[in-house]
Amino acid sequence: MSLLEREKDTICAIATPVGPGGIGIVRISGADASKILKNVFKPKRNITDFESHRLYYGHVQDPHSHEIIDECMAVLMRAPHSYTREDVVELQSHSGHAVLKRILDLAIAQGARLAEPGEFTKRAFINGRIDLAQAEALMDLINAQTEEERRLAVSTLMGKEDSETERIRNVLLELLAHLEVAIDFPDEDVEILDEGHLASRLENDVLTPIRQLIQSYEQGRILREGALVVFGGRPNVGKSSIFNAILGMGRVIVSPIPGTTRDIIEEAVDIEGLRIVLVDTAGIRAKEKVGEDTGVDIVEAQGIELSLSRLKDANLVLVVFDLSEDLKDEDFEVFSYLPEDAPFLVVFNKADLVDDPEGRFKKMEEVLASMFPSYANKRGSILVSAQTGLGLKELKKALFKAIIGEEGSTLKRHGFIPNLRQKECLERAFAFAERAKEGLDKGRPLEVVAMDVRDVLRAFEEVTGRGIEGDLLDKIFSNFCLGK
Ligand SMILES: Nc1nc2c(c(=O)[nH]1)N(C=O)[C@@H](CNc1ccc(C(=O)N[C@@H](CCC(=O)O)C(=O)O)cc1)CN2
Ligand SMILES: Nc1nc2c(ncn2[C@@H]2O[C@H](COP(=O)(O)OP(=O)(O)OP(=O)(O)O)[C@@H](O)[C@H]2O)c(=O)[nH]1
Ligand SMILES: [Mg+2]
Repeated sequence: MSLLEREKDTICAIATPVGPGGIGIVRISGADASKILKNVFKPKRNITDFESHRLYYGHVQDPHSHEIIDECMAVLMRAPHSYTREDVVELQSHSGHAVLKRILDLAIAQGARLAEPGEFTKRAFINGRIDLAQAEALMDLINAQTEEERRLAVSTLMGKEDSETERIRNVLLELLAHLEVAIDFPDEDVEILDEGHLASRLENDVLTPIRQLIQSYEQGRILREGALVVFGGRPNVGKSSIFNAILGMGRVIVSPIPGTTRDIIEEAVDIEGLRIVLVDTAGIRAKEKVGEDTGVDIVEAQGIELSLSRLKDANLVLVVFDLSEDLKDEDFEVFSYLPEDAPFLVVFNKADLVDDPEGRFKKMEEVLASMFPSYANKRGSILVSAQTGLGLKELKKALFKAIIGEEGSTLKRHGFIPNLRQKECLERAFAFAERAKEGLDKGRPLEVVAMDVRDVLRAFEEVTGRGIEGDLLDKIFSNFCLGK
């Protein structure tokens, strides 16, 4: 069967998650949807036809055996006012698997076929209700676990009309029009922008906003996938205790023996709506001390190696110090393993053991600032006690700030934040735009510049899926869940 024919099939799927629940929905989309509804659903009240967008009470019944499958609510949404822009039927039954499976089988017996993952949404795209970036945002929305992830996805989903991408695309079309007029009517007295103007529009209205979108990718990635926050510090300062305190449970073993944590332990937490993966590590001790003769065993040495490799991936390193003891060389060992500009946050723990914690805290900060010039202009450190819970709230706030930045959520500045696929399209568009601008600056023939601008447009349109090929579409939509 050809691809096009498959696109005309009426499709069906269970749209709700598997497992017992209150209500389950079988969704049907396509030209046969209303016929299937009439054949398998018997409304309680006598009606001549189903009105669009109206919920009916009745029973799902096998048209051949007349067996009643379940008590049900049903709705028909006529094209084009539906999710897919085709006729859509939803049968809402009790949500046992056996019930939903029987209803699905009835729809298939009536000529529908099982939808592929993401196929309803693919139709919404093909029929022009949403663009590709929105379809991808939908997938993110389904997978969103925290408030920030949800907000990021929903803002892309909703912002079709006045979106940043649409604005850039319009500029490109306008520039292209100017170029073509200049090429086709070189001698006529039509008002066109000169090369200098075209170049500055390319710089200000294409290159700059595309550059910003590419830069926002990294923050978007943190919002989507979560930030990796790795504990660092010498043994016994209370890394595992703070890890447990943030999680709100006794997840890892804590003991007064230095070198308690041997393995890497990761747990995800939701902090202020941001997904954060916390990584507890083995305390870092000077390498030369790790050897049989110092009693630091091979297991611990391996733990330290693992910790070091995780530290390099961190979006943020939480460096823990013990406020109740004087700073020692081992406290600073971790810094020698961090990349030059690695973001870190300093935490002074065990405040409960000290008489004047605030005073001592200030003094320790002074010491740090004098040792590390780069520390002096850091946002500051945090005073906590894993034991009493002092400063934990502030620590969580500081974590969020250190990862997302002072301005708060990225969403306040951008409506649209690219995912990896979109970022790669943007990078290609950017390279072509740079070439077009260079062409204008160097006075290359306008035909050549116009070709470059057309390349920009083509790369750029792949972000929203305007000029995208079939197999890539299949790949993108197959990441969806069944019934979506
Ligand atoms: N029962 C149910 N709930 C659901 C969905 C669904 O498909 N079914 N959705 C599925 O994701 C989401 C809502 N999204 C939707 C988006 C557009 C349309 C739709 O019919 N749009 C028409 C206009 C409808 C009208 O005019 O009344 C359109 O844009 O043409 C429906 C659902 C979440 N809740
Ligand atoms: N009084 C007090 N004791 C603490 C505090 N935090 C941790 N401790 C104690 O300090 C000791 C070491 O704590 P851990 O959390 O195991 O320290 P760690 O940094 O994970 O140590 P390693 O895994 O060996 O690197 C334990 O006896 C804890 O009970 C605190 O805030 N106050
Ligand atoms: Mg530990």
